[in-house]
Amino acid sequence: MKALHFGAGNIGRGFIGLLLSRAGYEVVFSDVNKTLVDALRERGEYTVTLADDKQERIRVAGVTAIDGTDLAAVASAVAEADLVTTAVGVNILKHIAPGLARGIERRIAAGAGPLHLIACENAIGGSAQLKAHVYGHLDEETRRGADAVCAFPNAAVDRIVPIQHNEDPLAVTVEPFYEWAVDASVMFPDFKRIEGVHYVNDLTPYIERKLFTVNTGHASAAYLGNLKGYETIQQAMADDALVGEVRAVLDETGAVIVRKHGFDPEAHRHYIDTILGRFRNPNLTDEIARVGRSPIRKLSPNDRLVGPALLALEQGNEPDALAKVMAAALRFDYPDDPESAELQRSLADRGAGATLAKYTTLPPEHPLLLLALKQFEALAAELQS
Ligand SMILES: NC(=O)C1=CN([C@@H]2O[C@H](COP(=O)(O)OP(=O)(O)OC[C@H]3O[C@@H](n4cnc5c(N)ncnc54)[C@H](O)[C@@H]3O)[C@@H](O)[C@H]2O)C=CC1
Ligand SMILES: O=P(O)(O)OC[C@H]1O[C@](O)(CO)[C@@H](O)[C@@H]1O
Repeated sequence: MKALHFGAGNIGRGFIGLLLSRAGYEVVFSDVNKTLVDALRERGEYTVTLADDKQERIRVAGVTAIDGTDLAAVASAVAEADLVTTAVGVNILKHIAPGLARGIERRIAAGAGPLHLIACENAIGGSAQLKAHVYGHLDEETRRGADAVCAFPNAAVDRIVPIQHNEDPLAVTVEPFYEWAVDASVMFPDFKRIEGVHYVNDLTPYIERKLFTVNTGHASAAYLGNLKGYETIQQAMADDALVGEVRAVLDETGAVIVRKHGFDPEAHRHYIDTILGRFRNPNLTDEIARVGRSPIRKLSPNDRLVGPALLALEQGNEPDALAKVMAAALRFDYPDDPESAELQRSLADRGAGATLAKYTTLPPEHPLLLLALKQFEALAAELQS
C-alpha cells in the first residue's frame, strides 16, 4: 500500500508520515524543499523523537520523496497512490491542486480504485477546500468521474511540532500527545483503517473543540506573550498573569463549544487543563514566531479567534478576552512573516478599525470589531504609559 503525502515538514514527518508508516504504508512525500526531498530519497528513513523525559526515538523507514514542483512526477504518484494526505498549510492547497487533478484524470482513464484525499491542516473543512481547488482544474465530465472514485474526508489533526533546529534535516522532535480525527461519513465502504486515527461520523464537534481550544489557546499565548516581549511559548506560560488571560479566552470558547455541541462542562475543563499543560512542555522550545505565524489567516472569519467570538455573540455573550487577543494579533510584528508585514502596513496606512474590518471581512460597525477596537485602544494606552 502506497500513501502519497504532500508536505515533508514538521507535521508531515513528525505525525502523519509516522502513523502511515506504522500502519504499513510505503510513504512517498511530495515537497518543494530540495534538501528534504534529496535526504528522504537518499536515506529512505528518518527519526522521530518524543519530547518527554524518556526522549524515545522512533525510526520511520520505507519512505521516499518526489519533487513537488515536477507536475508529471506528482501526477504519476497520485495515479499510483492508495491514499493521499496533505500537511502543507491551508493556503498552499491551491498550489498542489494541479498535480492532483492530472493524477485523478489518469486514475479515471485507467479505471483505478477509490481514493481518499485527506487534508491534515489547521482549518475547518480543509479537505473540502482541497476538493474545490482540485475540481477547479477538472472539466465537467472528469468531475463526475471523480465523484465516483475520490472522497475528500475532512480531518482534525493535533500534535505540537515546533520548528526544528537539528543538524539532521529529517530529524524531528514532537510532543508525545496526538489526535487525528477523520470524517468517516463520506468515506468509501470497507476502507482500510489507520491505527491511531479516530473515525467519526460528525467531525464538526471535534474540529471546533480542537481549533477553538488548542489553536485559540496557543495563538492567545503567542499574541499576548509577544506583547510582553517573550520569545517562546514556554516563557509566556511561566507568566501566571498571562496564563490567567489565556484561561479567560478558553472559558469563552469553552462556553461556546459546550453549549453548541453538548460536551460535558467538567470534561471540557479537564481538556483545557491538559492543553495548558501541553503548551508548557519543558522538553520543547516553541517559538512565538511560529505559533503566531500568518496572523491574517488567524484573523479570518472561520478561524480560531473570530470564529468562536462570533458564536459567543450569537449565544448572547460578549467575548472580551477573545477581542483582546484579536487586538494583540494586530501587534504581532515579525517582518519575516509575509502576513505580519502586510498587517503592519495596513495598520500604518488605514488604522486598526479598517484593518480589522478588511481581514475579518466583518462590517466596521460589527459589535465584535467595536469590542476589538476598544481593546486595541486600551492596549495602545497601556503601552504608552
Ligand atoms: N506544526 C504543528 O504543530 C502543527 C501543524 N499543523 C498544520 O499542518 C500544516 C503543516 O504545518 P507544519 O508541518 O508545521 O509546517 P512546515 O512548514 O513544517 O511544513 C510544510 C511543508 O510543506 C512544504 N510545501 C510547501 N509548498 C508545497 C507544495 N506546493 N508541494 C509540496 N509541499 C509543499 C514545505 O516545503 C514544508 O516542508 C499546517 O496546515 C499547520 O497548520 C497542524 C497541527 C500541528
Ligand atoms: O499551524 P498554524 O495554524 O499556523 O498554527 C500553529 C498551531 O499548530 C499547533 O502547533 C498544533 O495544532 C498549535 O499548537 C498551534 O496553534
